[in-house]
Amino acid sequence: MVTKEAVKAEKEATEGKTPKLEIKEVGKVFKTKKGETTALEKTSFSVSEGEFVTILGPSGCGKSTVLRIAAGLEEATSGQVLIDGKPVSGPGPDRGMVFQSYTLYPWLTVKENITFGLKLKGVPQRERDHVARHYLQLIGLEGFEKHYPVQLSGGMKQRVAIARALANEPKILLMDEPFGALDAQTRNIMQEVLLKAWEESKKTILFITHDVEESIFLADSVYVMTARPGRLKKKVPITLERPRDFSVKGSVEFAQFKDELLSLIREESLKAIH
Ligand SMILES: Nc1ncnc2c1ncn2[C@@H]1O[C@H](COP(=O)(O)OP(=O)(O)OP(=O)(O)O)[C@@H](O)[C@H]1O
Repeated sequence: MVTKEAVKAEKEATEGKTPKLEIKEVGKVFKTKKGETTALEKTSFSVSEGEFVTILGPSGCGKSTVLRIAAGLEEATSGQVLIDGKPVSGPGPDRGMVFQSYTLYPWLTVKENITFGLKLKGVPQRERDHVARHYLQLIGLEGFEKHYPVQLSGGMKQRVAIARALANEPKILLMDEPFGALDAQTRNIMQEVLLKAWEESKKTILFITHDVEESIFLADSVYVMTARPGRLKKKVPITLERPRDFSVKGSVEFAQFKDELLSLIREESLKAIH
């Protein structure tokens, strides 16, 4: 059932000037041997240029599906994905993805992984070296350029994956639980690394997470999705000052956002179980 609350949240998240990314009335029905699953139904929201939006929602509500559709890796059954107001279909260099599982090429070094897309585009070696140096410094991996992925920790691999996505200069970065496989300590460090990279690059980011604290720490707005079929239940603007560092997690304001989001998620998760 589509609630009034969901319709209001979607309206709020699609208002204003032309968004960088718009998900417009997107539906997705998966057909399997066992029948059909409606993952998304008329799901709408948008992300403004340079905005960092995180998506939270109960398990199975369609978060990965909507992100994959935005990336062009999955085809929507209905509706549209618009970038700068223009409909797009299929993947494109305007969108970069970072997944939970490490997707580096094991046979390439760190530097070659970061500049792989640039090499495909025919960017000359000298320029590629320059770009690699810049991103290696940004992600704090100077000195590791000749290492192979197998020689890196999980956190280091994800830093390289982020650097590779940014080096291709996408307009939009789509991130699906990129820190989900990392231990809590590394995850905290990665959140700060990502914020630093975002503050420098000012990319538009759509980031899925299950972690409420992570969603608050990173975002300009947290979009909470309903139980499947996932729609936008509420847009929660995060008014914490930027730049942010870890001390903000101990603040009263942070705790208030956490309480609000936990109760929204709980409400939807209970619906998903019943
Ligand atoms: N390829 C597929 N074939 C069939 N059903 C699918 C497929 N991909 C996703 N689904 C179904 O669509 C629904 C939404 O899945 P999706 O992975 O997008 O949810 P999610 O919110 O990302 O879940 P989680 O939080 O558990 O990662 C689920 O019911 C899932 O089982």
